Amino acid sequence: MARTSDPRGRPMRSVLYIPGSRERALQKSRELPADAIIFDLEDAVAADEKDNARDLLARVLAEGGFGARLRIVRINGLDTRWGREDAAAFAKAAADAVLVPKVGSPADLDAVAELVPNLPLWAMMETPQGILNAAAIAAHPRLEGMVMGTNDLAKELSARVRPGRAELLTGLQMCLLAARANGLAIIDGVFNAFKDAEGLAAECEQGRDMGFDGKTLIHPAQIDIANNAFAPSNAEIELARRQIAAFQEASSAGQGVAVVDGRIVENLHVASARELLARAEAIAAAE
Ligand SMILES: CC(C)(COP(=O)(O)OP(=O)(O)OC[C@H]1O[C@@H](n2cnc3c(N)ncnc32)[C@H](O)[C@@H]1OP(=O)(O)O)[C@@H](O)C(=O)NCCC(=O)NCCSC(=O)C[C@H](O)C(=O)O
Ligand SMILES: [Mg+2]
Repeated sequence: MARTSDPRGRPMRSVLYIPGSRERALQKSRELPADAIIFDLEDAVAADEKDNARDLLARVLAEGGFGARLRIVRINGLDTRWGREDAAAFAKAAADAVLVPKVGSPADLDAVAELVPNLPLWAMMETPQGILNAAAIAAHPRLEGMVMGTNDLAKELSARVRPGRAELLTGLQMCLLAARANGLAIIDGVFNAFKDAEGLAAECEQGRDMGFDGKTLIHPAQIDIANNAFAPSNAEIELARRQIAAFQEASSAGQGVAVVDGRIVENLHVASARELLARAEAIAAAE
């Protein structure tokens, strides 16, 4: 059963990238039903637009109006000519977190943490070195979340990604283990074919089964699909309620195990059931 909230209890089913250079998309994003937005200054912005995008994004964030959506700014790497200026510009911005691209080791986070002293950091997990160092990166004291960069990872691996993503599963699992061991949120990578609703739904289902909190998205048409896939279904909610009731009844009778639909229900299943109901409530409250 996947968690669908960040460590602060907010749903994180749908996390939409918006290029920081696209003013109309930025302005309209206040009305989109995404749980979180990644305002991108990195790969979605062309080199000659970087400075304008930084100014535009700072203005849009200052205007506010994003409600409960988590506002995450993806800066350029500090090894580029824009990274330091990005970090300085958003260190005190009306944002909830700064997302650091291509994190290879905790030292990459230390460098940004120094420039951005007051905001939580998130890490893009998208290089072989980063994946191999996932446990150390996840333990960084300023880190609150990880985002899988499956496009860059596939590129770095020289992988040909096919439905089912067998080529990427080891990397995805290593980051999931690292994030869960450290209580971080973790969001799955993007699905590039933004007009293929069926393909996206299948990949969301896979990510949810694996344990991701949600999916990063590149187009508004993908939001409802991710919101639906990463929310507990009515059947799951109903089962969770029956499990809790059955276990309470068994406990009152002095038994440590109940049986629901032919399956055992123990303390740990009740804990999962309670967590699922809490997530469903958090989603209902956010909507
Ligand atoms: C993919 C796109 C280039 C498609 O854009 P477009 O052709 O404009 O699409 P539509 O005409 O269908 O758009 C319809 C309306 O929706 C708005 N729109 C489009 N995309 C977004 C968006 N991402 N956020 C908000 N709003 C959006 C359009 O403005 C239209 O509105 P209107 O004008 O009122 O009709 C485009 O979707 C796009 O640029 N997507 C984001 C691409 C991106 O961010 N890429 C970088 C992140 S992926 C990545 O790098 C992950 C990681 O690092 C890795 O390595 O894997
Ligand atoms: Mg990338």
